[in-house]
Amino acid sequence: MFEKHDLFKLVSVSFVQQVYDVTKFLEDHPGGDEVLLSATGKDATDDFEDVGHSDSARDMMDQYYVGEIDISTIPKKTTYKPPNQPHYNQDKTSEFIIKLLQFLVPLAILCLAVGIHHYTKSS
Ligand code: HEM
Repeated sequence: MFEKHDLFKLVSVSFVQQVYDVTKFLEDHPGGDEVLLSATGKDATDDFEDVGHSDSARDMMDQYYVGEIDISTIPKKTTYKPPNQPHYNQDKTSEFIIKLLQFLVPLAILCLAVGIHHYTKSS
């Protein structure tokens, strides 16, 4: 039988890695939740080994074991693509006409008022 330590080496050759769901362990992890969160979604073998976890820590891992994953199937980099948004009011013509009317209508009213005033005054 391989020890867990050896298993990590073996799996890195075959591109198969063990997956651990540490969600329920976040609050109880003696090293804190931040280190765990920073190690999620990726190969955390080096992070785990660098700390020099004790044998009891390695035994605890079994509780959080989920299964195996072939890391060659995981895309190297995921880029965020925003969902296709419908392009509202692509035709700018109506927008332009509204702006023109907003300017012309008050001008026409003003001209009309001045005209009426002028006409009534002179007559
Ligand atoms: C299921 C996975 C993990 C388990 C069960 C676990 C368990 C433990 C335990 C029991 C300790 C107390 C010290 C010991 O007994 O060795 C510990 C400490 C620690 N762990 Fe983890 N750990 C896990 C994953 C990780 C990962 C992935 C990291 C790094 C990203 C990490 C970083 C640390 C750190 C920094 C400490 C504190 C060491 C110290 O203060 O001496 N652990 N962990």
